[in-house]
Amino acid sequence: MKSVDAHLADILATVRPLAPLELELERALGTTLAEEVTAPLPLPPFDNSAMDGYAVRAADIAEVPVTLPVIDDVAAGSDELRAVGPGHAVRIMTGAPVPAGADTVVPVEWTDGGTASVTIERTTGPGNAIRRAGEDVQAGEVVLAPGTAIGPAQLGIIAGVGRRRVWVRPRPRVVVLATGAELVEPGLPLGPGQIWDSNSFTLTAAVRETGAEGFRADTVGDDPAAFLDQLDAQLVRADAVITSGGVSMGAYEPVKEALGPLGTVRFEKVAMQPGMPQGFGVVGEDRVPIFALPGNPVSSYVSFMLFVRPALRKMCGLPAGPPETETAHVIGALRSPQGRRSFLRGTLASDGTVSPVRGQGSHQLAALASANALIVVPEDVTEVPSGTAVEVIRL
Ligand SMILES: Nc1nc2c(c(=O)[nH]1)N[C@H]1C(S)=C(S)[C@@H](COP(=O)(O)OP(=O)(O)OC[C@H]3O[C@@H](n4cnc5c(N)ncnc54)[C@H](O)[C@@H]3O)O[C@H]1N2
Ligand code: MOO
Repeated sequence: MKSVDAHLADILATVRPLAPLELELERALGTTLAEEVTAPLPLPPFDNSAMDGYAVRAADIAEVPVTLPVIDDVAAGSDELRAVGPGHAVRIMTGAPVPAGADTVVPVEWTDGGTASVTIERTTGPGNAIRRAGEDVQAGEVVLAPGTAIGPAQLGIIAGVGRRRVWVRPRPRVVVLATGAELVEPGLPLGPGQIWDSNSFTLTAAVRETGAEGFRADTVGDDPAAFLDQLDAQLVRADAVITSGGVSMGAYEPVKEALGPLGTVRFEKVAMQPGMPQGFGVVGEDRVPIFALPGNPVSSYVSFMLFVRPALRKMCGLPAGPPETETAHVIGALRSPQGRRSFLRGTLASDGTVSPVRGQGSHQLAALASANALIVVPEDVTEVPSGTAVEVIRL
């Protein structure tokens, strides 16, 4: 059987970061920066007040209380500024440019708040409550490097240096296609032998949580031709495709039957539990990566976390590798098949312990929903006594 690490390595060697494109800032959230963003001007662009108060000369307020005439009023955005001469005060608002001559700002709380003249009750030295030009960023300085994930604060600095559009790697568009003749849309009644489709919801949500765009396609039954038709229809909007089901050893395995003969998708057994049957390859003229995940609900989600998530991160232009693990102490004994890496569902507590949930079958959706971590048991370990240090992956 192929190792988990070898399967991930093959996937990461195949998928490529998406080509950059230029987007309006409003559409750039969740993308990855594909250029260096620099500041054309210093930020702040000019010395400005950090508080509502009075701009004065520090020398004039060395002795307090002192009363000074207020010769001007400057709001943020003011451009006609009167210089502050000796013995003068200018009423100033937060963000307003500090007028020439003034070297300090007295907060309004330290004064009587006067408008014609002001009595200052507390003194301060030069430079109080003044935000200096360039103290955030100098002109020409790089504010964001390529490869940065663009969140709200990153959008803020891009806008803050005056940019309206930015070059990014877009969020991959990922189509999720569940297969199985037994599947019924949730909300509709079940007939005999049927179950509600849950995988396409889990996988589409997992795609979105990874930062890609998830599209849930209509499910298809067990007919390989119908599967290929649906795949063909979906490929126009896909940077990647995830299927669930139809990859094991049964008589009706539409995904394997349809994709196997193409020669560009390999179906293999990976030494893991759950998630042993895996298909991966490329389809269509554009060689779109396709992940053919097993149908058991826990298997498909675990496969997503181990293989698809790193691949989507690489397509986003982000660092990609195996899921991060942390160490915890297991409460209760664990068992694992020889030669396969197990990913048991567990609840990780804040005290650094992890307990396996009840119900470790790969069909046990409710048990999965009660877990917040996967407990990793290496291939060569079959029994883990209670109290042992184990690696866990947070879900
Ligand atoms: N003879 C063998 N049988 C099986 C093997 C094997 O090696 N030899 N492998 C088992 C393992 S491990 C897994 S995992 C499954 C994988 O099966 P498929 O990928 O072909 O998936 P299906 O047969 O279509 O479904 C499996 C299971 O999951 C349920 N399912 C499928 N799709 C959904 C969905 N969208 N939402 C909810 N549940 C879904 C389906 O009803 C089945 O119960 O094969 C084992 N068998
Ligand atoms: O390996 Mo299957 O994925 O156990 O359920």
